[in-house]
Amino acid sequence: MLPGLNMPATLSLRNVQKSFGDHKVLHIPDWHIGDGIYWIQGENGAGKSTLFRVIAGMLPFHGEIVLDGYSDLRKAPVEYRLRVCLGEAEPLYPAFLTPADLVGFTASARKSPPGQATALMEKLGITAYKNQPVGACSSGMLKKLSIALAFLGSPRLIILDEPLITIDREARDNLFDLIRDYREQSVTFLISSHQLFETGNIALTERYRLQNTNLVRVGNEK
Ligand SMILES: Nc1ncnc2c1ncn2[C@@H]1O[C@H](COP(=O)(O)OP(=O)(O)OP(=O)(O)O)[C@@H](O)[C@H]1O
Repeated sequence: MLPGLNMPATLSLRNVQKSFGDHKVLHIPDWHIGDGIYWIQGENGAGKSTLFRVIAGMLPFHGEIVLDGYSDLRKAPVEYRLRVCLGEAEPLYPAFLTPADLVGFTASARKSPPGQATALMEKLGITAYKNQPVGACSSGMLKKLSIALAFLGSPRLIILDEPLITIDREARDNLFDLIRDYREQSVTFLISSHQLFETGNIALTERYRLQNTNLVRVGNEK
């Protein structure tokens, strides 16, 4: 339960630890958030991408991660992953596939509602190059594709790792529209950005800083 609230946390991390060899990147004893938009800050190498990949179920870790008080990443990984989507900071896809291939595959795996994939490609300006192999796409084109993939299905939590890097102003405005639309359906967002995004008229719930392997609420730093 979230302190003071009679409902389970949207996301709970208990004693989450992640190391690469001897290098401990994460040690988060207890972190619980309700639904909202959370900005995760931290200097280069602090561990933001590692944290996001761990929460998205893409990296092995020690500890417990639970969504909505019942969906446990370790105990029911497939069910959990249907609800948690990650848009990677530097997406890499097989060069011979097209955006249409990747969107189609992901939409099917995530049981997307009819029309959602087409609408997302249109909204983010992907339709014009949807049949071009990703090996021939620019970094901004790939970034928009990774964002579209993160919004497919019926996620409860969308994690966007540096979503503003390389995308143009129109795509940025459309991304902010999408975030606002999904927030109306109580989707929670974890977003990292080295740039300010208050300009996008996004109502942030809280900011956290990843420092010394743990998450600290901004304003509470030691
Ligand atoms: N696959 C890996 N193998 C070994 N070390 C790794 C691996 N991935 C990340 N690291 C290390 O973990 C630490 C955290 O990296 P991470 O990419 O999570 O940081 P970040 O906060 O996202 O950084 P940035 O703001 O520069 O993107 C770094 O010291 C990095 O070198």
